[in-house]
Amino acid sequence: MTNTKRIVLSSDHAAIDLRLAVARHIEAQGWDVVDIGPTTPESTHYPLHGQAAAERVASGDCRLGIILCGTGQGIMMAANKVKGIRCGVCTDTFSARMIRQHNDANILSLGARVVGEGLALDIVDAFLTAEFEGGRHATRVDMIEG
Ligand SMILES: O=C(CO)[C@H](O)[C@H](O)COP(=O)(O)O
Repeated sequence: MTNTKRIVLSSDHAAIDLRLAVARHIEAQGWDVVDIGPTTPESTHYPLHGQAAAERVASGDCRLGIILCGTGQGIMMAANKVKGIRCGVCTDTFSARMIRQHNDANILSLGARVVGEGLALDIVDAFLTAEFEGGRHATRVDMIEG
């Protein structure tokens, strides 16, 4: 069974500092963080990192994920190509809560060139404390999965 507090983090070069800040923030809350990098600031390719994180979630190794790039958009697109992944980019806390409650999102994507650290950590908290509501929303999520 997946450790319910095990979460994967990844980013491209544009979001390393914010990824490390997210890791510190959620480790302090007791999350078991699997940070798959990268660790050096050289330019890299966000699809590789989005896919790698998505596979950790899809396989059941991690229950949730947080991925980051400059806008959060490209790495989100890559993650959503992996079967079973529902990933949304959030720039506000309402959306972060709703993608858990209504969409059962299993990965949150953040844009380090879009949101500052304070807002990003609030978005992370909203995502991690919300629960999927099921019911009519489960019917719709099933339709996404096909
Ligand atoms: O946001 C991103 C993808 O959606 C990337 O972080 C961004 O495209 C990287 O740009 P650059 O190579 O100019 O640092």
